[in-house]
Amino acid sequence: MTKHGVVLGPEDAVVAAAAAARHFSFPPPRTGGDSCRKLAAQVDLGAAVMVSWLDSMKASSPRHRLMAPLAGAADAEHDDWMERHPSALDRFDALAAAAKGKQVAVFLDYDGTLSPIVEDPDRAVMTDEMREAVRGVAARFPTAIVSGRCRDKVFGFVRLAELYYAGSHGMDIRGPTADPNHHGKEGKSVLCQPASEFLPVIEEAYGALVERMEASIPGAKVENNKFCLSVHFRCVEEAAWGALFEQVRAVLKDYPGLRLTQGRKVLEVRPMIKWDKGKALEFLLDSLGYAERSDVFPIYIGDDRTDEDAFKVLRSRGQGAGILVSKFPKETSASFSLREPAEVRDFLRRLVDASTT
Ligand SMILES: O=P(O)(O)OC[C@H]1O[C@H](O[C@H]2O[C@H](CO)[C@@H](O)[C@H](O)[C@H]2O)[C@H](O)[C@@H](O)[C@@H]1O
Repeated sequence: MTKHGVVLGPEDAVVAAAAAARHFSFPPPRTGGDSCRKLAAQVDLGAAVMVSWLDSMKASSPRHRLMAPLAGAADAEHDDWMERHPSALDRFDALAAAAKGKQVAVFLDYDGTLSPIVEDPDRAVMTDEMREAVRGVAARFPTAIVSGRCRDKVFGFVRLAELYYAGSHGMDIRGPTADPNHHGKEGKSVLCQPASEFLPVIEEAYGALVERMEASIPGAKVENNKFCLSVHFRCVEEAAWGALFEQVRAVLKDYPGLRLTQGRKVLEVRPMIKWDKGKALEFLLDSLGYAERSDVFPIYIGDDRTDEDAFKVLRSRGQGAGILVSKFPKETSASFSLREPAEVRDFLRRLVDASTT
């Protein structure tokens, strides 16, 4: 490898991996027309959309373990999945061999990857040991945090100025503000904000969501991530998830430029633009001057559906390694897996060791 020159809980077990793989988008396509038949069809479509979303909200974060008679089948499913997505720690030597002589670049999701999943999003801190591991990696390879969070907030958790940060699901990218290797990157400003025209609309929708939801849905929390919003339902009774979805849907009717996607016990409100973590990864590779190079080995580690866009980019480039953080089988485009943030930390440490030996 070359030097660079420049709590997941059992409720998250993917009992219904197929359902979790579905990707919904709201609002649904307009069907139009004014006849009773068409109207009825629209009502049915609305109900179907609601049921699909609720299924998806439950499937992506099931609270119940498999019943005993199904446990054997679950083991077999897990073994089969691990064969297709082996542990990046177990296969570390093979990975290092594939990266040898290539320019490594490291891309890290934050929640569920560098920090364990916790109930309160404001308390999702990372350990000092993890910070040291990331610091070590960043001293050797270009390293970026790619998060759904607001860039400033995720920087507040990570606190390493030598990294690239892509906040708001990659819609807010900034280069390092300090470089311990003194490679002249100091003071780099914002590199890319493809959704800046949506800022006023996002602000307005944030106000509307806070007003409608936090007043009527106990436990709901709306987080302003600058270019996108998160509506958390981790602390909402499951019986109220339908009402929560309806409230979000009612607000979004007034904002046709916004769409809805889903993460881990969270509904994500985002601008309707073709930009995601995959595009952010491509943008960063381009900014680093690696876009056309075949001797580049990008490593992307993430735990969420939104990270799948980045895994797909690596697959289509036929480069590097996508690593999914999950204890349970999930439909994924990643090639490897790690079980939890502690294993991510160990993997990062091994990357550092391999680059110094
Ligand atoms: O792309 P990421 O860095 O993984 O950010 C995705 C969302 O992560 C956060 O929510 C998730 O983690 C919380 C803290 O552990 C947890 O309470 C929540 O249920 C999870 O969905 C963050 O709060 C969101 O804004 C991010 O979009």
